[in-house]
Amino acid sequence: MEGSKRRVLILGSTGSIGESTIDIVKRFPERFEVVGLVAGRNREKLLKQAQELDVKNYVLFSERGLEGIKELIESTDFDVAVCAISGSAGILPTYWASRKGGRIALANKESLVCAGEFIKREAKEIIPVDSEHSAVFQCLVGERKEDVEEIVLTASGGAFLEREDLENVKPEEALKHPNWDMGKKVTVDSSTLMNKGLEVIEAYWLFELPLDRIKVVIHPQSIVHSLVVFKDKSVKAQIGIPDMRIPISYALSYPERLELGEEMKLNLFGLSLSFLEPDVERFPCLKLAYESLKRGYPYPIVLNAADEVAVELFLNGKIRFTDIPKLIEEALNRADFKKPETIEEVVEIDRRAKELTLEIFRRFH
Ligand SMILES: NC(=O)C1=CN([C@@H]2O[C@H](COP(=O)(O)OP(=O)(O)OC[C@H]3O[C@@H](n4cnc5c(N)ncnc54)[C@H](OP(=O)(O)O)[C@@H]3O)[C@@H](O)[C@H]2O)C=CC1
Ligand SMILES: CC(=O)[C@@H](O)[C@H](O)COP(=O)(O)O
Ligand SMILES: [Mn+2]
Repeated sequence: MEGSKRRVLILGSTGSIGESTIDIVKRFPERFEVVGLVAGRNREKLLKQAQELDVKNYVLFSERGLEGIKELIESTDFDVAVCAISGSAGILPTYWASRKGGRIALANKESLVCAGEFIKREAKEIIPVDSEHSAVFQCLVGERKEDVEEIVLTASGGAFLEREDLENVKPEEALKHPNWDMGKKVTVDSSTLMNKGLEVIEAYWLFELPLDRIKVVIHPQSIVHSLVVFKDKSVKAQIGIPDMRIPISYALSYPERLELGEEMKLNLFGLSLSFLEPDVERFPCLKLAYESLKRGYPYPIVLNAADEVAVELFLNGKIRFTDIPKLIEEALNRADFKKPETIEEVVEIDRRAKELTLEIFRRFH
C-alpha cells in the first residue's frame, strides 16, 4: 500500500457501515481517498459527505435510480469498493462493482446470499467486512483449506435471547441491539437470528465449505467474532471490541493493518465470555436459512426477499414478531421459481418473491 493512495468507492455511504468507513478514511488521509459515493434517499447527508471529502462523483438512488448508480460505478476508477447498501437493493451495485475488477470490501451480505454464484464469478478479490466473516478470514490467513474442519460463527443472540413472550415484542425493542450499533434491517435480523442464517449462507460462498461444516454458537458478549476449528482440533478465534471500524479498516488495508487508537483495544481483565447452543425452536429463522440452502437456489433468494418484506411489515406494526418466521416459511413453501441463470433472473426472483410474500400477508391479515 506504500506510495499511492487507495481509491475508495463507497456504496451506501450514508448508512452505519458507510459512516464508519468514512471515519477510517478520514483518520488515514495519506492512505485513502474517496472517489465516489452512492446513497439511497438521504440527500442532505450525502451532500455533506461529498463536500467534506471533496468528492464530485456521487449519486442518490431516489434521484437517479439504478441506472445512475450503474453509470457511476462503471465510470469510476477505484481500488476498493465498500459494498454497504442494505438489503437486496445492493445486489446489482455489488455485481457491477465486482465486474470492474478492484477489491470488494463486502458488507452487503444479501448480495452473496442471493447472487453468490454470479458475484464470485466476476469479483477479483472479496474481503469480508461482516464482523464474523472478517474474523474467519483473519483466522484462515496462512492456513491450508484442506486443514479446516469447521467454521463457527458467533451470534449475540440478539435483543431477545432471554425474553419469554416473543409474541409481544415491540419494534422499538427489536431495534435495540445489545452490542452493536447498526442499521434497522440488520438489527431486527439479529433479534430473529435471521442475520446469522444469512451469514451462514454468506460464509458458504466466501469460504466454500459444505453447509454441515458451518456452525453457529450463541455468544452474548460479541467479543469473539468467530472461530475456525482445524483438523488437529486446534481452534483459532479472532476477538476484539464490537466496533465495525476494525473489520472495515482491515478490509481496506489488507494485507497490512492500520494503527487504530488505544480506545479500540480490548481490555481482557474482568471479561467473562459465554457460549450457548442456538434455540431454533424459539428462533426458527436460523433453521429456515439452513433449509433454504439445502433445497438449493432459488430458495435462499426467496428467504431473503420474504425476510425483507416481513421485517418491514413488523416495523410498521402490521405483523407480530413471531409472524416473521411464519411468513418466510409460507413464502418458501409456496415459491415456484426456477434456478436463476443470470443476475437479471436473480433480481426478478427477488421481486416476485417479495410480491408473493405480500400476497400471503394480505390473505391472512
Ligand atoms: N451496520 C453494521 O454494523 C453491519 C452491517 N452489515 C451489512 O451492511 C449493509 C449495510 O448495513 P447498515 O450500514 O447497517 O445499513 P443502514 O440502513 O445504516 O444503511 C444502508 C445504506 O444503504 C443505502 N441504500 C438503501 N437503499 C438503497 C438503494 N436502493 N440504492 C442505494 N443506496 C441505498 C442507504 O442510503 P440512505 O440512508 O441515504 O437512504 C444507506 O446509505 C447491510 O447489508 C448489513 O447487513 C454487516 C455487518 C455489520
Ligand atoms: C456487526 C455484525 O457483523 C453484525 O452482523 C452482527 O453480527 C450482528 O450481531 P448478531 O450476532 O446479533 O447477529
Ligand atoms: Mn455480522
